[in-house]
Parts: sequence; C-alpha cells; structure tokens
Amino acid sequence: TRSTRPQRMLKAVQKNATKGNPESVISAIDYFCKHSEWAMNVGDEKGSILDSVVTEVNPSTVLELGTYCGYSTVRIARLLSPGTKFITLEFNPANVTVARQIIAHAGLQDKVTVVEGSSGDLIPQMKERFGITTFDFIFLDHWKDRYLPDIKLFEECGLLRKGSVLLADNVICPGAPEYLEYVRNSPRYESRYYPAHLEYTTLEDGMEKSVFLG
Ligand SMILES: CNc1ncnc2c1ncn2[C@@H]1O[C@H](/C=C/CNC(=O)c2cc(-c3ccc(F)cc3)cc(O)c2O)[C@@H](O)[C@H]1O
Ligand SMILES: [Mg+2]
Repeated sequence: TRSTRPQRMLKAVQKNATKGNPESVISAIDYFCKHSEWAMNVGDEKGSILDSVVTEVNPSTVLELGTYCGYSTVRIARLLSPGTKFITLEFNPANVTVARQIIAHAGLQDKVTVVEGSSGDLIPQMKERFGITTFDFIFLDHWKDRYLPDIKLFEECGLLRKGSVLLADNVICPGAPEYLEYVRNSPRYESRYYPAHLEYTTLEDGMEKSVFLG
C-alpha cells in the first residue's frame, strides 16, 4: 500500500541528513516540505521564534503536545542543557514510530521521551508517571481546539508555577480563538503575540507566548 507523508518525510531525512546532526535533520525536513510535500511542521520561520523562546527560558522541564514527526521536538531537544527532562505527547502510533526514528537520526533520543497517548489522559499522569512537579516550558502544537481545555488541565493538575512559559503554534492559522481569548484576558497570564507566517507559505500565522503569573 502507498506510503504516508510522515514515512516519506522520514525517508528524506534518512537519505539527506547526517546522522547525529540535528541541524541537518531540520534542514532536510524543511527542504522536503518546500520542494516535495508541504507538512504541518512548525517550520523555519516560526521555528526560529521557538528556538529563541526555549533559549531564553533555558527550561529544566519541557512538555510538547503533538509530536507529529518530531521536527519541533528536534528543534527543542538540540537546545536543552544536559539533565533537562523533556516529554512529548503523540496519540497516533504511526507518527510515534516516525518521530522516534527522526529524533534518533538527529542523535537526540536520550534527550526526550516520546509518550504515546492523548494529552487529556497523560497530563494528569505527569507527576506520578514521570516525576514532574511543574513544567518550565510547554509547546502547544496539537489539535487547535484542545489548546484551551489542556491549559485548564495544566492549572487543575498544578503543573504550572510562577513564570512557566507556554508557547502556542498556529494561533491565527488554523487558529485557536478561544485559547487566545483566554490567555489574553486572564489575569493569571501575561501574553505576547509573535507574528509570522504559516510554515512554508506566505499566509499569515503567529505564535502566542503566555507566562503563568501564579
Ligand atoms: C488532543 N490531544 C492530543 N494528544 C496527543 N497527540 C495529539 C493530540 N491532538 C493531536 N495530536 C497529534 O498531534 C498532531 C496534530 C497536530 C495538529 N496540527 C494542525 O492541525 C496544524 C495544521 C496546520 C494547517 C494550517 C493550514 C492548512 F491549510 C492546513 C493545516 C498547520 C499547523 O502548524 C498545525 O500544527 C498529530 O500528530 C496528532 O496525532
Ligand atoms: Mg503547528
């Protein structure tokens, strides 16, 4: 049967990227998406914003929602200090399989744990299963209508501390209007919008960075 887009992306990485070199994995995926097939990776422009926020926060604990093929996972993991606890959640087992291979090609498999499952089920298990008290940095890039329920789940589970940073992709395209309304109007968050473009296109998109105030 016909291969999937994630499988073709993995093949492109294995063919064009140097093993153990995260930058070459990132470039190989961006090249594939620009010249072969568009895919919903955060991409190079928004990826640079992600890089700068991760570097600024220098987190000890990181959570990513929506691994997909592992592109942003590689971008984040390559910047983390040794000993950082990084967990990424993905409920599609085929995507988990591809992401683990792309992360391994970058040589970053020891920096991140790819957990198969749904954020709604796994977020409440973070403390008991992974020994997390709070997350310093959270990247939201899963189903857009789940951003709001999941940020509320973080609050309910006591997984945010004063200064925890949440960065959300696609707040314009496809859009997460309820999430934006919440973080921009809640007194418990200080929010800032980073204008950019939808990955590999000229369409408007952007990322929202929200700091939990406690
Ligand atoms: C709900 N809880 C969840 N828990 C764990 N994993 C979850 C998940 N929801 C979704 N996932 C996984 O995340 C991934 C889904 C991401 C959703 N992202 C998008 O829809 C998206 C979509 C676009 C997009 C933009 C314009 C357009 F025309 C078409 C698509 C651009 C993006 O950057 C996107 O991130 C999949 O791998 C899915 O299996
Ligand atoms: Mg996205």
